[in-house]
Amino acid sequence: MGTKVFIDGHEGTTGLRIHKRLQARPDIELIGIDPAERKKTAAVKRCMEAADIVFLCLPDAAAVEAVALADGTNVRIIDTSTAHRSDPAWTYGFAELSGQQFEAISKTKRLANPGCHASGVIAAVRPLTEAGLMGGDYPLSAFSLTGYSGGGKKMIAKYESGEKPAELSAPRQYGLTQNHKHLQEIVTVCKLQREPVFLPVVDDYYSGMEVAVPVFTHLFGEKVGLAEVRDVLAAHYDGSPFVHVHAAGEDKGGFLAANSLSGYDDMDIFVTGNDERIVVTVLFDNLGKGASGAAIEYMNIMLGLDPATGLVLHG
Ligand SMILES: NC(=O)C1=CN([C@@H]2O[C@H](COP(=O)(O)OP(=O)(O)OC[C@H]3O[C@@H](n4cnc5c(N)ncnc54)[C@H](OP(=O)(O)O)[C@@H]3O)[C@@H](O)[C@H]2O)C=CC1
Ligand SMILES: CC(=O)N[C@@H](CCC(=O)OP(=O)(O)O)C(=O)O
Repeated sequence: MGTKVFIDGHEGTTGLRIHKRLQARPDIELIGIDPAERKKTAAVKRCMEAADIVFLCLPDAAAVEAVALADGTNVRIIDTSTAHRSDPAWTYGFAELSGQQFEAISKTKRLANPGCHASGVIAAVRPLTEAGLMGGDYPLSAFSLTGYSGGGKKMIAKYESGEKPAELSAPRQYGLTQNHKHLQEIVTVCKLQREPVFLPVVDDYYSGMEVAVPVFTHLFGEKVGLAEVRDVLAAHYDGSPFVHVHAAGEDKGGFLAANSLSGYDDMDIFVTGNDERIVVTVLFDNLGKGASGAAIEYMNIMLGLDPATGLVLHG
């Protein structure tokens, strides 16, 4: 008998990708819900009670309500929303942080999946703070490009409508008040003393992210250059099936494209620049390692399986 999985919000962008990846797996039994009942408390509760694992692919408020329905059950919840990422009662995803994090994910019943932009910043920064190169007081900034599927069904509909206004054909900066919802998890997980300056940009392509973190090496605690920074990142992710740190010159003829991992569940890191000024660039899919792919990776870890089971990796 397979693991019983219920995807609450399976008709949304994140839920659909999880469904697509899981429906092909003989070890997983997907619990269906009548489309007319999918927002009805009693029906959702019944599905949760029948499940071993529940993915929440809902807006924040709906995710909080859904968690309350699981009270008194033994179900394990993976929440893709922002609602529980800073809740100490929940385990934060991103298994690649450390062996300890992997272990915590394997045991938890309440897992908060990382935010898509946050996944890129954390992948670039956390190994540098952990190695003592970047102090907690480092004046961090990050630039993050995302495809429009990052905004869910409503944003997809706007970008794909025949009457698209002209500005949707250009990159659009947002988060203009410096209050983006991913800042808190970035500060906590990267062990920073203050929030970074964060520049998210949504552009006219379906999916894929390019998170670029500028680094001044003269602000580091010790004298290091480009090669050492790359070595720290490469050592941190050594052996990971999901995070690949590229060697010098492995970019595409001097370009890095934000949609290059669209459709894949893993992540590429490039370290470019010179010994004084470096950019750590992280490429992945907002629906892959930024959401649905990561959520399935953590389910696999919970089930004691190879973390890459059923996922699509390019590297
Ligand atoms: N898109 C992305 O790249 C990423 C998304 N996320 C997170 O994933 C979650 C889902 O986002 P996304 O898939 O993009 O959003 P979508 O808007 O595409 O999908 C959300 C789905 O939830 C459904 N829904 C809303 N309220 C309820 C409810 N009370 N009960 C049951 N279903 C409900 C919606 O129904 P209806 O179809 O009727 O609108 C919709 O199908 C969000 O919390 C988001 O922050 C995280 C990382 C990346
Ligand atoms: C283009 C766009 O709007 N993207 C969303 C990020 C996707 C998302 O819903 O964020 P979580 O990863 O926190 O769930 C945003 O920046 O708010």
